[in-house]
Amino acid sequence: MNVSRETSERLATYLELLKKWSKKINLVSPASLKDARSRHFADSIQLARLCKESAKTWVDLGSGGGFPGAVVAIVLAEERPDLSMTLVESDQRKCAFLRSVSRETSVPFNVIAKRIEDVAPLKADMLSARALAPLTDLCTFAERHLHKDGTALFPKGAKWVDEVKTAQKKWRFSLQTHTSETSPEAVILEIGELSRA
Ligand SMILES: C[S@@+](CC[C@H](N)C(=O)[O-])C[C@H]1O[C@@H](n2cnc3c(N)ncnc32)[C@H](O)[C@@H]1O
Repeated sequence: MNVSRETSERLATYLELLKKWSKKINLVSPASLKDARSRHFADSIQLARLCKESAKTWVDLGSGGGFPGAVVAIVLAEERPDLSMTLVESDQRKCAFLRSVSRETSVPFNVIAKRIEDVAPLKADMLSARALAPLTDLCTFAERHLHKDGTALFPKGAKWVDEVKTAQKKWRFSLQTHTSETSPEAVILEIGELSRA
């Protein structure tokens, strides 16, 4: 995705903060920190492209070091100033980091420092979660926080077909798959019309 100079500078600020805070808290696996640009940032930017034009709210669950939610907020800040981003993360120190990213990049997003299950339903138009839980459990979270007409985006690895089959025993949903640009075996699952089977 081509990004403006301002967005590129904001992402660079984010990367510097990620490296600095990673000396004290575990935001991404230490091995992946040196490839953060090509892995965590690139992975997250792909999701920004899938944002629906009509969406006004996006909720990212289990954001950790901000992937994908904080990156999506930064990448869409200029072209989608109407989009409100909320990150839900139970680890207080990670939330302090996420708030510092928002402050230092001047990109507003909400950070809710609670467990997903304890947050009142957010009725999100877009919902995302990366490396958080199996698809069946993500559907439970989406049932709580996704608007009935909303769209969920879940990046998944090579075993995504098995995860979908397992989830379909309990859930009904529309499904579109997008091949990941960062790994040929990985996909982004685009899920809508979620209900219990
Ligand atoms: C493996 S990390 C993934 C972080 C990030 N999404 C990424 O892709 O790098 C999972 C994160 O979800 C958070 N988490 C796990 N269960 C949670 C829950 N029930 N409510 C809120 N956050 C949760 C953890 O604290 C952790 O930061």
